[in-house]
Amino acid sequence: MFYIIGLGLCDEQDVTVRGLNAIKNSSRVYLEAYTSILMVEKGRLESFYGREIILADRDVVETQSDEILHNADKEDVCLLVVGDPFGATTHTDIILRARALKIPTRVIHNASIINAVGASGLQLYNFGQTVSLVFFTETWKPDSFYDRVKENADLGLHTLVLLDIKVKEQSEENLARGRKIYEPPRYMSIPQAVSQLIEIESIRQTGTLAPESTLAIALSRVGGGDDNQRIVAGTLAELSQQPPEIYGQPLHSLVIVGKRLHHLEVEYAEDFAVNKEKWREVASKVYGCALD
Ligand SMILES: C[S@@+](CC[C@H](N)C(=O)[O-])C[C@H]1O[C@@H](n2cnc3c(N)ncnc32)[C@H](O)[C@@H]1O
Repeated sequence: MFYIIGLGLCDEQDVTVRGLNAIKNSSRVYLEAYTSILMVEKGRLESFYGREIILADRDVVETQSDEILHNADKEDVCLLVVGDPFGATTHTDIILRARALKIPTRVIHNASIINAVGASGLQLYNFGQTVSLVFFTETWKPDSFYDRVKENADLGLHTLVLLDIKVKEQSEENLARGRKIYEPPRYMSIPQAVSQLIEIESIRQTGTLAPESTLAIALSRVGGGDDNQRIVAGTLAELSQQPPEIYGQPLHSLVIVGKRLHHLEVEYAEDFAVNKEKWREVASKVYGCALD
């Protein structure tokens, strides 16, 4: 059997009982290590799961899946995915390849950033399309995602913005020379994400986002518990002005708040606001939310 198992969002203890049993019974355990990360080292997972873990980068999962699927029709093999296997990034390709090889498959689900974003107080029903924001370079600023931000905003819906992660990157020189030397991992920060969004708005001039009057919520290490998880709410301008330590270590996500905002959402998230008065003022005057 080929298992694909969601690990949840925080550390080794977030695995489900069903997932843990499948891991313990597997002869090989791969960890997909490029679309998301857990907040703990691989060694901690290995001692908790009682299995050696093989790190599987994008190349292995996407182009060399034969190695992962080898013998999976005769023994149990599993691929671990941080969050849920179908959360944001879908791992349907490898399942389709397993099916084509007549290997039985099973998915074991877990929490995903896609639903844990409810920790902000914003209601999942009021979210539109999720978008991913990639690091801009001097010459490459892909902005097609912004159409979806605008579509959501036009419908009054919130947008979950997932921030770029770069792991196992090679410099152009090392790539050209075929040297397997990798750059340190990079994780997009909240101020960087806000600045890229504002940059696109200033180029496109759609009126979708305004630094002083668009509300947003930054979420850091969701699922990490009270001492680790961090949620910060404010206008885009306020979020971009916070010092980096406010957000702390990765992973980070950002929600752009839509205009169809319920007063309970405002009241719940007020607790996370950089400036509570300003939060309520913008929610009431700009978003038209009826507050007490
Ligand atoms: C491509 S998604 C992978 C989603 C994963 N499979 C899941 O179901 O959660 C990775 C992005 O989700 C966001 N993310 C994932 N876990 C997070 C967490 N615990 N707290 C905040 N953001 C998170 C970050 O923006 C990160 O770059």
